[in-house]
Amino acid sequence: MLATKKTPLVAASTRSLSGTRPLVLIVMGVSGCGKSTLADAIAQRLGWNRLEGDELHPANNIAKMSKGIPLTDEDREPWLKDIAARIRSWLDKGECGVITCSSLKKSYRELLSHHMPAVCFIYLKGTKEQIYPRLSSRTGHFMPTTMLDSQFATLEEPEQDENMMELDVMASVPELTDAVVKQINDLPAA
Ligand SMILES: Nc1ncnc2c1ncn2[C@@H]1O[C@H](COP(=O)(O)OP(=O)(O)OP(=O)(O)O)[C@@H](O)[C@H]1O
Ligand SMILES: O=C(O)[C@H](O)[C@@H](O)[C@H](O)[C@H](O)CO
Repeated sequence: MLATKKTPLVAASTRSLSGTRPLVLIVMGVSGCGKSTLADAIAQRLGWNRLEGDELHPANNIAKMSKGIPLTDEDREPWLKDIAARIRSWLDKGECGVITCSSLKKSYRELLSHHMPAVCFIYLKGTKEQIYPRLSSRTGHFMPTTMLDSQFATLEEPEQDENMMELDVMASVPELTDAVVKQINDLPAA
């Protein structure tokens, strides 16, 4: 019997997108879930702008995380506001883009998107057991593996009332990219 290919798309609430352009995708999830890898692939496939959220952290945040100290809401606030400003700047110019940002809490996602249908979260969903090996085998990154527990403790998974696509972290990068691009291309014209 032929094996059926399992779609990595677990859930989607794209109704509110209704083909809107410009569109900004925020690839979210805990450290090491594969945000940067997937965001690169989507941006390359669609020819969209690409922004790496980690590059916008204030130096203090990087120093804290490097020492294994989880960020607080206060630490994340200026960082999220900076990302939100960049999203608005793209949208104001009519440009589409892909951003990586852990976006762990619902309040963070509200700060980033202001409930705008033009901002959609791509959530890479996986368990600690699935993600830990990726973090431990990665080299040259500031984030220690000991931070994974606090990342999961902080995570509030996106819900159906949010503008989001939920993907299985265990799928391959091409499968994940295909799933996102298909969802976007299938949207009815604005
Ligand atoms: N779909 C995938 N399948 C297998 N390995 C993957 C997949 N996506 C990413 N990886 C690997 O997992 C590791 C973590 O990926 P990546 O750096 O993209 O995660 P991240 O969520 O951006 O991490 P951080 O938030 O800490 O920067 C990398 O070594 C990457 O090559
Ligand atoms: O909200 C947070 O705690 C941080 O954003 C982290 O998630 C890191 O930026 C990132 O994932 C680097 O590993």
